[in-house]
Order: sequence, then structure tokens, then C-alpha cells
Amino acid sequence: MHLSNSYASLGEQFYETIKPTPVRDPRLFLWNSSLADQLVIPKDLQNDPAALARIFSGNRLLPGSQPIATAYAGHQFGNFVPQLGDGRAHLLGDVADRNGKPWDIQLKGSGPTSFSRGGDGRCALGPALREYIMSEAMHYLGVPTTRALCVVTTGETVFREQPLPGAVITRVASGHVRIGTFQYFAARGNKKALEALFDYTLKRHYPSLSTADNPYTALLQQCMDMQIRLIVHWMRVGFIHGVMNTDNTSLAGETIDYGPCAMLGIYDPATVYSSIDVAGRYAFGNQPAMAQWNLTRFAQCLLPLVHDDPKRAADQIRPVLATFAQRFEQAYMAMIGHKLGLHLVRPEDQDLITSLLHLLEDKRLDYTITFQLLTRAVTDRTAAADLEKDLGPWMARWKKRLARESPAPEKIQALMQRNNPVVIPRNHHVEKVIKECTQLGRADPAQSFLQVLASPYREQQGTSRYQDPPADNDRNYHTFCGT
Ligand SMILES: Nc1ncnc2c1ncn2[C@@H]1O[C@H](COP(=O)(O)OP(=O)(O)OP(=O)(O)O)[C@@H](O)[C@H]1O
Ligand SMILES: [Mg+2]
Repeated sequence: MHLSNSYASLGEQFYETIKPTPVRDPRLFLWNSSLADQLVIPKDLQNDPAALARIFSGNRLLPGSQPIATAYAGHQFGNFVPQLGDGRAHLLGDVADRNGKPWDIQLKGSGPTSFSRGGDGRCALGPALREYIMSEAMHYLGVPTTRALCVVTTGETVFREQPLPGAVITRVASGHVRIGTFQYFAARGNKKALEALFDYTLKRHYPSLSTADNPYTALLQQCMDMQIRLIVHWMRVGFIHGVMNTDNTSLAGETIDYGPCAMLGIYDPATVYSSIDVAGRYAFGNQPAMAQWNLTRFAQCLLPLVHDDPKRAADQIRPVLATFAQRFEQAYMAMIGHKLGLHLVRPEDQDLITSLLHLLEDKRLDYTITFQLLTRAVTDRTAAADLEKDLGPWMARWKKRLARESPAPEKIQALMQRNNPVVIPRNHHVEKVIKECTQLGRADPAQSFLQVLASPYREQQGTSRYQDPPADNDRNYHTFCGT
């Protein structure tokens, strides 16, 4: 396995060259063999857990590794912080998969860097497992996301109000350029670096845009479309990111940073689980507006590249930003339409959709379970009768609308099955599995969970173990940034 580091070629002002800090007793805890196969990691290495533990703790460097901690800034809960950066992560480099696509390999929890700002540079086992489970679950749900290659325990203790076992998680991503990376250089008025970062982003992620009439506005439009696609997926599966700061917004359009994330149970757009999000800025239903806010921050970074005259630059950028609302609405409605079995949403369907969402909220119904029952109700009278108790006359309206869809009921149901998961990583199960793994010092509870999460649209043996909503409807559930 040989790495190269394309990001390192950007030059020293983009990162600090720094090696991971070796750990005392690295042991492989979780290994993602299907991702490893995709990355063409040799089988003899995959069969050597001790070697994997040394490599993915940072104790031993793979050939071609060029560990760096990248610089970035970011708006955290609306406040600009001019310097954040990888305070506990090392980007080792990138590796090509079977199809030649490059993937960043990054260790997280691998020791302090000059961006640590007083932090210890480490990660506890619990948050590492959370990121592994959640990002893999999202991948199998069909949501663009960074992935997890492995978790290695360090044999060291980290202190987070209490002593906890330490771990390093290896993240695999299409890239690590964040909106905050652009902000870092924009805030310093460094146009040359902005230009280089722009070129890198284009070349790495959107090479076809290099021939666009205006590649800057083309990139903005593309990144907007990627964010819309991402957030619409989040809204489809009930994902609450929890910390949608600009430093946690990847320009590759992938979900990144699984710190305080959680899943929606009862449908309520105001749902917030993160203990630090006291104002509900990143509530479930606020995510589209926050994505738009973040994209506006990105657009501001592009202004000096678009034109030397700020007014003329703004005149070019503004019309692109103005398309957000309409583009989002269209994508969102199409998605909910698919969840309801409508291949094509017509303007008159809007009321059917919004009435259902209001009913879910008023009756405090579980988002995933309701759509799963609706899916069954297409062909199953008992499920339909069950739903009618809560949804009343809305069911007849929906059935009438479905009757006007041309495909056979089986086709309608197949569309719904592809869009409505039968199982999601419910918060209480994620917590239980993390606790069991930590107490046992073994990964099998996570492995059983992951096996079910790998087929989220299909009932299989074991699925029912993880489908139940929490007894208290997550009323007392809180998540924390995994620092
Ligand atoms: N234990 C720690 N030691 C040093 N720096 C930390 C630690 N935890 C977080 N940070 C830094 O604080 C900032 C915000 O942290 P945040 O939780 O958003 O990111 P993260 O989870 O560490 O990383 P990522 O966004 O790459 O997933 C980042 O600059 C991060 O590197
Ligand atoms: Mg982060």
C-alpha cells in the first residue's frame, strides 16, 4: 500500500508538517474489510492485525505517507474563528481505489498539532466508535459521507471529565477541503493561496468545471447542488448533524464530523440533541437554512477571485446564491414524493405532503416507522388500517393520489422501499452498543449492529433487534462534541 499526498503539494502555508504522536499499546479494534478491499489494501496486510494497529495508530508510517495537519478557519455557531485546523488529526495522504479514484486517509485522535489550542490531540474510544458506526450507516443508507476504515485503541487514557480509553479512528474521504479552508485564506486576504486552493478543489473534485465560462460561479453552483443533495438525504433518513459549522462543511459534498450527530425519532423539525446547541441553530428542520448560510460564507471567499471590483464580483455571485431556495424546494419535494411512492411530484401534491408532515408532528409519530408502515400499506390492508387510526382521512387522499400514478402498486412500493429505511442507527442503540463495546473491550456488539445497518432497506435476520423507538422517545437524550 503506497500513499501520495496531493494536498501537501499546495505548500507550507496550507498545513503543518507533523507526525502522529506514537501511542503506547496499539490494538486493532474494528476493521472495515469491504472498504479495505475497495482501497486495494493487500490481503497479507489485512490479515496482520498487529501491523494494521501500528499503521493506523500512527506508530508506523506507510511508504509515501506525508503526514500533515491542515489549516482551516470556520464559523462556529455563527461566530468566526480565524484559526481552527486539524488539532487532533493527521492527513497521511491519498490512495487510489480499484477505479483509480483518490481517497484521503486521515487519522483522528493521533496527537497534538500546532492547531490543538490547548487540546490533547486525542480521541476517546466512544466517539471513535460513534463516528465509525454512524458514517458507515450513512454510507449504506445511500448518503454521501466520509467513511471509517478502522478504530485502533491506544492503550492510553484520555481524560474527558473522567478517564476513558483512547482510540484513533481512520477516516477515508473524497477530500478534506472545507468551507473553513477557504475562509482561512480569505480572512488573511491571501488571494494567491485562495487561487491555489480553488485550482486544487476544481482539479480534485470537479475537473469538468475547468472549462466553464466562469469557473468560480460554476464551482459555487456545483457546491450548492452538492450541499442540497446532501441535506435532502439527511432530511430523508432523519439525520441531525448537530454541528453544521463552516469548518464541518466539506466541499466534496460529504457528511463530515460525526461529533454530536443523532437520528430523528418523532417527527419534529425543532429536534436538537446537541448539548451545546442551546439556541437550536442546527435543529433538524433548520439544516437547509444553515446549509444556505454556510454557502453564503463560501461565496464571500470567492469574491476576490471573481473580480477585483467587489461590487462587480457580488453582481456575479448573487444570482447563483439566489437559486438556493427554489433548487432546494424542488429536490426536497421530489424526495418526500419518493418516500410517498410518487414518481413525479406535481404542484398540487404540495398540500398532500405538507399535511402529512403536520400530522406527523401533531400526533408525535415516529418518522422512520410511519414511512415504513406507509410502504407496507401500499399492498397490506392491515398496515393501512393501522395508519388510518393516526392519519385519518389523509390516508384516503394519499390512496386516491396513488391510484393516479401509472405504475403498478409493486412499482410504487419498490420506489418507497428504496427511499424509506426499515432500520436506522437509532440513538439508544448507538449508545448501548458503544457502552457494551467499551465495557467488554471487544467490538462484537458493534459488528452485529453494523451487519444490520449495512442493509437498511431490507429486513433480515437481526433487523428487528434495532428497530424499536426508545422508551422515552429520546426526551432526555443529549449528544456532546467528542473532544
Ligand atoms: N482533543 C482535541 N485536541 C485538540 N484539538 C481538538 C480536540 N478536539 C477538537 N479539536 C479541534 O477543535 C476544532 C473543532 O473540533 P470539531 O469537534 O469540530 O472537529 P473534530 O471532530 O476534531 O474534527 P473533524 O471536523 O475533522 O471531524 C478542530 O480544530 C479540532 O481539530
Ligand atoms: Mg470538526
